[in-house]
Amino acid sequence: MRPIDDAVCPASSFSAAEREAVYHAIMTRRDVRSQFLPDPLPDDLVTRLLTAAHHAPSVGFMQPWNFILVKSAEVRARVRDAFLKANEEAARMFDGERQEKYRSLRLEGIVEAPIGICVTCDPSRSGSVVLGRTHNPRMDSYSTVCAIQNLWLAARAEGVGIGWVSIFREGDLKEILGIPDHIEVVAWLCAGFVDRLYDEPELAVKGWRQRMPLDELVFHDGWGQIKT
Ligand SMILES: Cc1cc2c(cc1C)N(C[C@H](O)[C@H](O)[C@H](O)COP(=O)(O)O)c1[nH]c(=O)[nH]c(=O)c1N2
Repeated sequence: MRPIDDAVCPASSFSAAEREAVYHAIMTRRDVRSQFLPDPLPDDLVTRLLTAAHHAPSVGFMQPWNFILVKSAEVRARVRDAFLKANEEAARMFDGERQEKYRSLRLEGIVEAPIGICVTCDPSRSGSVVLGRTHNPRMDSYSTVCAIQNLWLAARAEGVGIGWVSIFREGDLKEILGIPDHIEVVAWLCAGFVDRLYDEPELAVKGWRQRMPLDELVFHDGWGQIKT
């Protein structure tokens, strides 16, 4: 192990342009369903995205993630079929006009995107007692989501769109991809180059739901206490 004092270095500051770039990626990141270009993603680019994901924080530094890269059109078609089945079940959970609206939405680009990335979480990655997970077993899934967000933002900076698809029966994805029982499926990400993006969430543009005002979500010194 390195001497601990050697490992602490100055916190490098960001230039104004670097700071702006970080916020630019955050503010213009989109969930992409229909804008994927068919061009394959170069392997070195995919490695950069996965490296960004792999530098995410994780509870107890357990790094519970795996990434299954799916280029096979045949496998993606099976995943799409699993989506279609679940999506029909999902549609029936909404009533009346809301169901009609739901059915009009595009909620995946599994076959159109040139690569799918299935992100999983292995709760057994660093034994059964994990620093930081001792009192909340969901912390490993949360860590995996941090990795996905890193990948999503890096992708935005690389001109790559990402679409998170979660409308599946987990067992279907496990069967298609041969994922063991004890592994949790966290996300199916559609990934591909994009040259056009919505300038606000597609669900907002299509009238499903709007962004909430931030000040309604911030409390002070206790639940429900808004600043006067
Ligand atoms: C955990 C999780 C799961 C899903 C999503 C996101 C997240 C975080 N989103 C994308 C979601 O609809 C989108 O993020 C919001 O509508 C906001 O839009 P932007 O991401 O800002 O473009 C998503 N979108 C979709 O079309 N099908 C889906 O199954 C899902 N599932």
